[in-house]
Amino acid sequence: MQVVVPIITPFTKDGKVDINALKDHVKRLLELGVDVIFLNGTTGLGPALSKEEKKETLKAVYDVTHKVIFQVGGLNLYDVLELVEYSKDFDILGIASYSPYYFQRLPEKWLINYFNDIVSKSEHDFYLYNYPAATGYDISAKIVGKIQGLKGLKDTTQDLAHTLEYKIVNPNLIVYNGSDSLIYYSLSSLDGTVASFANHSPHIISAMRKMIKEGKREEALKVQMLINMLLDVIRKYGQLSATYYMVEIMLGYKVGYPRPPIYPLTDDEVKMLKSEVEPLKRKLDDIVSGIYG
Ligand SMILES: O=C(O)C(=O)C[C@@H](O)[C@H](O)COP(=O)(O)O
Repeated sequence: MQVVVPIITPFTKDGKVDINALKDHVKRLLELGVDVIFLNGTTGLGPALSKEEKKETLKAVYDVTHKVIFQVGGLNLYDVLELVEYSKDFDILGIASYSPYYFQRLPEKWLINYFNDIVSKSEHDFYLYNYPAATGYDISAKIVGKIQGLKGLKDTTQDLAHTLEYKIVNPNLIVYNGSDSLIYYSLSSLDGTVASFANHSPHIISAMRKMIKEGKREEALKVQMLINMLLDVIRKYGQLSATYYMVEIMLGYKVGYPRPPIYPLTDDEVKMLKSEVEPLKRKLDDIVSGIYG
C-alpha cells in the first residue's frame, strides 16, 4: 500500500528551480506518510524541464532521501541516455520513462525499442510511466512484456480494469495507478497509488490507508469522495498550477511557483480556490482527526 508522490517542481518567480523549496517539501511529505518520491513526472512538469534541471532535481532530492524513482523520458534519446548514465551515481529505487509523445502513429516496435534502449543502459530497475491521454500511446498489458526486465509501472487512467490487467499478465510487476480519483482502489487492490494529491494531502491519504488497513471501508470511501469533489474544484483552475497553491492551503507553507506555460494563478484565482476548498478541507480534517483520535 505505497504512497508515491509525483512531486511538484518548485520554481522561483523568474523560472529557476527552487532547490531549497524542493528539499523542504520532500522532507515534509516524508514526515506526513509519503513513501516514494516520483521525480520529474507530469505534476513535476517533467516534459518542460531541461536535461540539466532534471539532474539538479535528482541531486537535491537525493540529499534528503534515496527513495526516488527518477523519470528520465524525453524526445531526444541521447539526452535520455545521458540522464540514465548520470543516475548511475545515485543509489535510488529506479528510473522511469513515459512514451515518446507529440509524434503520433509511431510503430509499436519504435516505442518498445525506445524503452529497451533505456533499460539496456540502466543499472537501476526500470518503471514504465503509461499515460495514454498525455502521450497518445497505450503501452498496455498486452505489449508491456516486450520491455526487457520491467520492474513495475505507473498507469495513469481512470480505467482500473486496464491497470489490473498488468497484474493479471505479470503478478510480479509493481503496479501503481496514477489517478487521484482512484486512490482508494489503488491502495486496496494494487501496490499503491501515485497521487498528485500527495503533494498537498499526504496526511489525508495516509489516514485513508490506515482506514483501509483497519477495515473501515466506508470512512475510507467517504475520504475518496471528498477527494473527488476537491479534484473537480482544482481542475477548474488548472490542476498543474493549482497544486502549488493547494500545498499552502492544506499544509500551510509556500512551495514556490509553477513555470509557464503552466502559469501561476492570479491573486483572485487563489482567493476563489481557497474559498471553494475550505469547506471540503474542514470535512476532511474532521474525518482525519477522528481516525487518529
Ligand atoms: O504527475 C504524475 O506524474 C502522476 O503520476 C499523476 C498524473 O498522472 C496526473 O495527476 C493524473 O491526472 P488525471 O487523473 O489524468 O487527471
